[in-house]
Amino acid sequence: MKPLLQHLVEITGHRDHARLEISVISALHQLGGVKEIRALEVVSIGEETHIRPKAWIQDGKLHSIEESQHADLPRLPLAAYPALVKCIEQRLSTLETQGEAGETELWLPVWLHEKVVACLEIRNDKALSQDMLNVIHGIFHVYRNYQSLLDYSERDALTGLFNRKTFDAEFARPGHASGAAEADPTDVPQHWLAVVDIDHFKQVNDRFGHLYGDEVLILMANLLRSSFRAQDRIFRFGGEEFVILLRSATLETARQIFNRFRASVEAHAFPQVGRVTVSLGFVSTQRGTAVEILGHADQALYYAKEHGRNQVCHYDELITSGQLATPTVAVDDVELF
Ligand SMILES: Nc1nc2c(ncn2[C@@H]2O[C@H](COP(=O)(O)OP(=O)(O)OP(=O)(O)O)[C@@H](O)[C@H]2O)c(=O)[nH]1
Repeated sequence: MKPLLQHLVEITGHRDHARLEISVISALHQLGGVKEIRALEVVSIGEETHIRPKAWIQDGKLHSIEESQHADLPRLPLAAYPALVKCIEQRLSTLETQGEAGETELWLPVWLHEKVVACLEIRNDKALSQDMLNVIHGIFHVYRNYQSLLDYSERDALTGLFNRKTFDAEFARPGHASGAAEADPTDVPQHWLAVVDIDHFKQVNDRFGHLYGDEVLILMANLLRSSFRAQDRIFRFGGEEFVILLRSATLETARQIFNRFRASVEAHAFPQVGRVTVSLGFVSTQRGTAVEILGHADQALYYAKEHGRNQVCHYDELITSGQLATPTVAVDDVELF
């Protein structure tokens, strides 16, 4: 059995959440001596909250879900976890309950920015001794503190969206933009990258001041969060530019989703500022390097800007119709990652 310190070194040595959770449940299983343990993710989209398992230990075996598979996993509504509902309603940091078969259940919700973002569920045949509880709570606190540090480094302070550093780490990761063989772009679900830019944002700052400009950015982030699914990823790229990675959609669905977002921004009444619009360029992530994909989405965005703004443009369509010339920018000239 590994000593406690070695477990702590492992837990705090990870830079991604999936491996962090695996280390934590392995440590709890070994040091706490519990029978079964699960790391659950709490996903909120708009008013709905769902629960998805990310990693678990059952019958001594570790199981984990890679992020890519994770999107396709069935998720249960929060109501299927009454103990977790109780934790959220009563703002509890821990709850011990009895399972249907009389086993002890321990629920450890992870609170971040006033919301529960994850939960550890621990089951044991016998009641947990005080020694076991001390070890479990100690490791859980290290996990919670470390997770909030990780979260802080991954997100943009103003909007809470993922930051550009996280985008670079995830999107430039081998296998994400694979340069795979061409797929039929019309009816095969694939992943899409969109770059969104607020139209005439400088005027918002100039007319209403930076504080109102910041509020528009925060409200825009909320509209983005409520317009996309949990498996999609949204980043603030800097200034008034955002990047969306839309997973597994056909061209027509992607276009509809992006247009629905554009329309919801147009329809939103921003306090004091009033009407704000966005332009969006998008492209499949199926072909090309990460730099090329981002460059193509950017070109489509700038086409949208130059041709009236408040619109969604698809890079391949602009190329096929001759509205956009095939890019001549040398990849070496673009410093993106
Ligand atoms: N309030 C606020 N403004 C920001 C922030 N980051 C960048 N900006 C401002 O965003 C504005 C971007 O302006 P431009 O790049 O000229 O573009 P634009 O006015 O949106 O015009 P188009 O993109 O051509 O439609 C600049 O005035 C920046 O100062 C921020 O965090 N908060």
